[in-house]
Amino acid sequence: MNNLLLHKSELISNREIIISGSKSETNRLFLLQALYPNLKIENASNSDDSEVMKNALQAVGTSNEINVHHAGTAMRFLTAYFAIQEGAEVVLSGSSRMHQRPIKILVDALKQLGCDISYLKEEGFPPLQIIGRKIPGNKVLIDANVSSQYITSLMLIGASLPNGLEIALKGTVTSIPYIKMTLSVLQALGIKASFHDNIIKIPFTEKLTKDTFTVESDWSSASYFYSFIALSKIDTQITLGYFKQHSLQGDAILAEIYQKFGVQTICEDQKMILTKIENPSIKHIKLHLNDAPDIAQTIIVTCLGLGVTCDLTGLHTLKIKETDRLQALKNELTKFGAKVSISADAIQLMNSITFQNDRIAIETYQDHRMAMAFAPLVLKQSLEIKNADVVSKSYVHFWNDIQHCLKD
Ligand SMILES: O=C(O)C1=C[C@@H](OP(=O)(O)O)[C@@H](O)[C@H](O)C1
Ligand SMILES: C=C(OP(=O)(O)O)C(=O)O
Repeated sequence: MNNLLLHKSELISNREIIISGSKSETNRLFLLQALYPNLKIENASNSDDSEVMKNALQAVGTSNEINVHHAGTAMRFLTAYFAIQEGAEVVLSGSSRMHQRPIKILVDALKQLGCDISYLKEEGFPPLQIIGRKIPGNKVLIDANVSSQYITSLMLIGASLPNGLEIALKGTVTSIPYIKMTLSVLQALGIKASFHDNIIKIPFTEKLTKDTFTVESDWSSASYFYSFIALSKIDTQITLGYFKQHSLQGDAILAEIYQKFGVQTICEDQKMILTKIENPSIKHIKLHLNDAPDIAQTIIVTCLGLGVTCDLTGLHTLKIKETDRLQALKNELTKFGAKVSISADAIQLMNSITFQNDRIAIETYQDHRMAMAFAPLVLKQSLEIKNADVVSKSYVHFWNDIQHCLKD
């Protein structure tokens, strides 16, 4: 993997970037397409995680060893998918980090429904041995406070089960917008799914009534451009495509959050024009990000760049993502002289710093978002991004797009 040297630079105003489709929407749709082959998907994500998902679904019947590498959505969504494929015998594995990311809650839920899944190494973690079968159950109770991906996984198979599926959520529900995204995708295709009072109901659906879905571009990827604009001079502008008026992605909350950092968002013809209109008047910001965990890294780095202290809460899921993101953030922010405190579910940036002339090396911990979140600091200081091609997990052309926007 390459290390990338980035010299301190400035953003060129008025560039346009087309961001690839949302990986979250795409991976839901790939699975639904395997269950309903008439479904056509437009603007699918070209991310590694989506490629992994597509290849795994195409491998059915030809290979019974499937490795999803770092893709959490693929690991979780495919577990339910293979469990209901009669005759399938699959070993589902991933990277060494994937084998540390818990999956017991989903496996237990699928077992309640009658699925045959066993652990090949440590109990509660991948790799899994899955023997697909027809499942009799249609009601399941699941803990909802660890990962919404377990719930989405069940929702995605629900409509193809002979008696549909009723999912009761227990505990505080985490990452809710991702559950709502799944619900909206199902509904948009004509599946009459509902979600009220922590009960999700998905009726058996033989045929989709709508068979084309256009994926919106990825809002989590857009977050890095919000950060670049926030750290730029007044009047700097960038245009991002293709975005919808009513997004299914919870990370669309970025437009509101970055207004506080002086970034204006204007939507025109499926494009968003981001403009730095003022320097933020706030000196401190407190945000509860349980609904948008993937943008926490972007936001705290923006805060460091702007000299705004922050208190970000609702982040207990960050410890079980591509890396322990709270610890990784603390390690890297500290290199700039930041004082950072972390707890089980929160991170605090307690001081503002002065950027220096030397170059700082950023470790990325096999986490695409560590690499991308720190990139905007190149407007303040030269950086070396370690293992920079880690970004392809969600954003294959990230560095090309960034070079296109930076002065030489
Ligand atoms: O369903 C999805 O597409 C996702 C759900 C979230 O995970 P958790 O529910 O585990 O927080 C998010 O962090 C991840 O990047 C994508
Ligand atoms: C957490 C993420 O992905 P996943 O859980 O699907 O690996 C992410 O993309 O930030």
